[in-house]
Amino acid sequence: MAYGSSAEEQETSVLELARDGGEPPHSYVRREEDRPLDASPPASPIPPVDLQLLFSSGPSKESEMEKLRSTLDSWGFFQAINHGISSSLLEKVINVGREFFYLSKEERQKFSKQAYGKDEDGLETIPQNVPKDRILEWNDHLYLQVIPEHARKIDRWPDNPTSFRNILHEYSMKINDVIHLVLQAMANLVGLEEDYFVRQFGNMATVHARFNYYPPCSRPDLVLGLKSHSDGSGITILLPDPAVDGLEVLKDNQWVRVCPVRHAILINVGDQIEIMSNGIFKSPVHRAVTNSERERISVVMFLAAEVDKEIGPADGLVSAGRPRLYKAIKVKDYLDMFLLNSLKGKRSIDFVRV
Ligand SMILES: O=C(O)CCC(=O)C(=O)O
Ligand SMILES: [Fe+2]
Repeated sequence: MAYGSSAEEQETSVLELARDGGEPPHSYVRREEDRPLDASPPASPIPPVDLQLLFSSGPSKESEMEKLRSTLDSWGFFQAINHGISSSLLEKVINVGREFFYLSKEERQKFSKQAYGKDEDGLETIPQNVPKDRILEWNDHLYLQVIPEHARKIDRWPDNPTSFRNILHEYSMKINDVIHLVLQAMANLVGLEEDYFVRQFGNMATVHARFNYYPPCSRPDLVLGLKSHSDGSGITILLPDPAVDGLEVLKDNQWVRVCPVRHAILINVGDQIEIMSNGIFKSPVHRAVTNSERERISVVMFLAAEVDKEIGPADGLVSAGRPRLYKAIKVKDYLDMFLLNSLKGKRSIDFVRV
């Protein structure tokens, strides 16, 4: 079935396109070289890392730290277990996200960011003001700042389902604790003072939540839920759909499907930590694929440093043997550049290399 003009498409969310069930419109079809592979890439387990053990003592701590080091080295991702967030809260977060996308179009559109500026919070269905030749992604998403608390635009947070705001608040607070632990563990790994990264991100570090909703697609071989990218964040905490896989990581130049452990949360290095660590931690390239049968949800939290701060490689990680790999840059400038480069399918980290 054919879809209307691009003007009509601009008013239709991916969710509604999917309900029509036809072939995806031309504007979603990827170039041949970017399409998902026919054969499923090998599913490979990313080792789970026990967050509490990282802060214990003795040999179990050492071996867990070693596991974190080698997992980040080979994947840029790890799966955190024993993270202190109850499985019932994790389920609630996924469920309220799903229920929001199940609302009627009119209800959902109340939280649309369309009426606001480009980096305002809210629901994004079809991106506005994008170049005509840009290939679109098979997702609708809701983007909300959650930290610092006083910066929240609470009127953009859905009040339907009624528990949405409370659950997102509770989850954000828990994620903030996890972020601190992970930043401390990563500083320990590279021999920096334990609070080095926490201080670099600053008291006014931000966290944004992104609820990704990927409807089923009749031609998953032609589209991507999210195209290949690395995150412009410091670190990213990804809560995957417990029932449907779809995240792929580019590992040794091959796309590998990630199969999450139940109730684990996935954590990945973002560009800002790659810069601060002078490239010891690498921000992995990843994407999301769709499937023809089932919808998929993910709830992602992006930590970023205070916007007015300048970030650059830690002095302690620059030496004669390990020269400075990245220029210093203001966080705000990095994030602005990130938005523009993402539209062009380019990686921003490539623009700050020395
Ligand atoms: O849905 C996923 O698994 C990936 C999400 C992601 O990479 C993102 O939102 O940046
Ligand atoms: Fe991502």
